[in-house]
Amino acid sequence: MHLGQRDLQQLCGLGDRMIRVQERREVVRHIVAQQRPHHDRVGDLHLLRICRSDRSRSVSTFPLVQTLDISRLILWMRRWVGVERHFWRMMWRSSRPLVAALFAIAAARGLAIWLMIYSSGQALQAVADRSDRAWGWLVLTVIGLGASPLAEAWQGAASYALQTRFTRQQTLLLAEAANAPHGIGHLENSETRARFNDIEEYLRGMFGVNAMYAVWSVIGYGAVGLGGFAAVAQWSWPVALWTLLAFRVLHATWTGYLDVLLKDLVEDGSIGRRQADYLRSLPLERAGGKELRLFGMTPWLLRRYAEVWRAAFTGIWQRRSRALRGALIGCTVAGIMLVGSYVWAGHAAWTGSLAVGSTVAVLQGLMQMSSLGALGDFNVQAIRARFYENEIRSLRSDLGLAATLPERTGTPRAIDQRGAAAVDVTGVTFTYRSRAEPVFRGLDLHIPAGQSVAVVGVNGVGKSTLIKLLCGLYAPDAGTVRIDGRDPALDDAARRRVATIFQDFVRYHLSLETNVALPLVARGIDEQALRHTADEALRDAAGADVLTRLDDDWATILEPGYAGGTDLSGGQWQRVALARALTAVAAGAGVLVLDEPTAALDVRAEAEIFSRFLEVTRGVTTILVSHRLSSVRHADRIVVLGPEGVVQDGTHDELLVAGGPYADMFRLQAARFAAAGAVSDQNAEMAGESA
Ligand SMILES: Nc1ncnc2c1ncn2[C@@H]1O[C@H](COP(=O)(O)OP(=O)(O)OP(=O)(O)O)[C@@H](O)[C@H]1O
Repeated sequence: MHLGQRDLQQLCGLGDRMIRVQERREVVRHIVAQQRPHHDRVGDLHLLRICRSDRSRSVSTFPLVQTLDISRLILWMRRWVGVERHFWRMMWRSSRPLVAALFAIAAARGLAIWLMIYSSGQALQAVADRSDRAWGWLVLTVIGLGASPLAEAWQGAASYALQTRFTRQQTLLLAEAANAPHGIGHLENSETRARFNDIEEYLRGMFGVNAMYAVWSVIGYGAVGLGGFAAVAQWSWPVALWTLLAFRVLHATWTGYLDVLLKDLVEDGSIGRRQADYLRSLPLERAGGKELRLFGMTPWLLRRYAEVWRAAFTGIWQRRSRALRGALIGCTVAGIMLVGSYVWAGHAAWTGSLAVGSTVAVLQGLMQMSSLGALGDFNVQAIRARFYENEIRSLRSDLGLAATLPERTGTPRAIDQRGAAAVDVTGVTFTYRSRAEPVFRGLDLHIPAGQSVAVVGVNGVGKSTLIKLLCGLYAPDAGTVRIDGRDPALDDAARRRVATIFQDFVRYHLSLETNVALPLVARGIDEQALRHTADEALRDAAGADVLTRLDDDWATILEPGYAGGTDLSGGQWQRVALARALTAVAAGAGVLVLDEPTAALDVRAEAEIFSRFLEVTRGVTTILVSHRLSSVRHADRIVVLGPEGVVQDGTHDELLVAGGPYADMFRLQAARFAAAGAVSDQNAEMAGESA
C-alpha cells in the first residue's frame, strides 16, 4: 500500500471528521514506517531546548527603529538564529545531496554574473582601445551570459526535488503531532485545532508547494547580487557597501511589513476568519447548498458573511496600513541612498576617473545588486516557509514532542494478553474542559471478564463519554478506570485491549481490505492471513454482500473520488465498521464496545447483528450501547445510566419485573411498535412481553 499526500492529510484527522485516535495511530504508524527517509535520526536535544524557550511565533520582525532597547534586540537575534538554524537543519535532513548541490548552483550563478559583468566591461574597453583581446573577453562574456540561465534552470529542478522531500517530512511531523498525544484533548482545543488546520492548509496550498523554489530563488538572486557587489567593489568598496546597505534597508523594511501580514494571517482574528471561511464555503457544499435553498437562507447568509468578514479584518487592515507606512519610509530612505550611488558613479565617469569599460561594469553591477533587495513574491514565500516550519516546531513543542520524528518504532508489538478483559470504573468524576458541569460524579461500574453488558439511557446522559473514558481518550478528574487492572489513559497496551466502534466511525478512503483489517494492517501480518481474517470478520458482521457488490475485489477504494472507487450505503458501511471491530478482537482486544454503530440499520437487522455479535464474541467482554432496547435485551446484564450515575443494573427480565426507568422505556418503545402494527418476530415478542 502506498499512500500519497492527500491520504496523509485525510489521516491527520484534522477535517470535520475526527478520526479516532486508536485507529489513526495504527494507520499513521504504518505510514510513518513506510515513508520515513532512511537517514532520519533522533531529535536534537539542543534544538528542542530552543523550541521550548521560543514561545513566540513571530519570525522575522526586525526591531527596526522601533526601539533601541538592546535586550529586545538580543532577544530578537536569538529568536531569529533559532528559527534559521532549525529551518536549515530540517532542510538538510530532507536531502543532504540536494542542499549541497543547490548551494553549488547558487555559487555558480553568482560567479557567472560576475564573469559576465567583468568580462563585458573589459571587452568594451578592449574595443575602445582597438585591442585584440576584445575577442577573448567577448567569449568569456558569452560564457557568463549562458551559464546564468542554465544554473537557474538547474536550481529550479533541484529545488522542486527538495520540495517533495521537505513536504513529506513536514506532513509526517504534523500527522505524528496530531496522533502522538495519548488523549484527544488537543484536537478538541480550538486554538490547537486552528493551528493544525492552518499548517495543513499551508502545506496543501500554493505557498507550501513552492516554498523551496522561493527559498532557493532568494539565495540564487542573493548570489547574483553578490556577483554585482564584487563587480562594483573592484572599482570602489565604499560605493559597493553603501549600495548593499541601501538594498538591505529595502529588504528589511519589506520583510517587516510581510511579517505583519503573516502574523495577522495566523494569529489574529483567526476565529473570525474561520467563521467567515465557513460561511463562504457553505453554499458550495452539497448538504449546505440543499438546505440554504430549502430554507431561503441565502440573503441572510450573505449578510452574515459580510458582517463576520468585516469584523475579522478591520483590525488587520489597521495594522497593515500602519506597517505599510513604515515600509514606505524605509523604501524612500533606500531610494535616496541608491540615487547617491548612481550619482557617485556618474560623477566618476564624467570626471574621467572611471574608464568607459569600468563604467559599464559598475552600472551593471549596481543593477544586479538589486537582487539583494526586496524580491516580492519570493521573499513572501521564503518567509512563509520559515514561518510554518517554525510553527510545526512550536506546535510540536507545545504538545511536548521533539522537533523531529521519534526513532523508528517498527512494527507495533502484538498485544501480550489475550482473552476477555475485566473493566473497572471506580468513583469516576469527569468534566469536559469546555463545560462547568461534570458528566459523572463518582460513577462505579464493574464488568467481569467475558460478560456482555448493554448500556442504555436517555440522550446526553454520558454513554459515549463512558466509552471514551474506557478507551483512555480522556483521563478522569477523580477515580480510576482500569482494563484488566491497567489504566488505558496512560498505558498503550491497555488501550489496545479495547476495540471500539463509535457512532461516528470513520469511513476511510482506503481499500475495503484496509477498512476491515485496519487493526492488523500495521502488524506486518502476511497478505494471505490478513485477507483470511478480513473475510471471516466481514462474514461474521453480516457484510458478505458488500464484497459481492464489489465483485470480490478487496482492493476497491471505498470513495468514489478515486479511479475505480465506490461508495457504500449507510448500512453497508456499518457492517464494514463492525467487521473492523471483529478484526480488533482477532488482533487481541479483550473488550469489544459498540457505541450505536448500527443506527442506520433497521430494528430487525440491528437485533440480528447484536445477537450474532454476542455469539461470535463469546470469548471477550462486550459492551453494547443502543437506544433500541429490543436489540440489547439478550445481553447478560443491562446497565441504565441516569444523571446520578448507574440507576439500574440487572438482566432484562429482572429490570422488567423491578419496574423503573428501564421497564418504562421498554414499554414505551413496545407500545410504539404495537401502534405502528409491527410484524417482525422481535417486535411482536417485544409487544407481547411488555403487555
Ligand atoms: N467533546 C465534548 N465537549 C464538551 N461536552 C461534551 C462533549 N461531548 C459530549 N459532551 C456533553 O457531555 C454530555 C454527555 O454526552 P454523551 O455524548 O456522552 O451522551 P450520550 O449519552 O452518549 O448521548 P446520546 O445518546 O445522544 O449519544 C452531554 O451533555 C454532551 O453535551
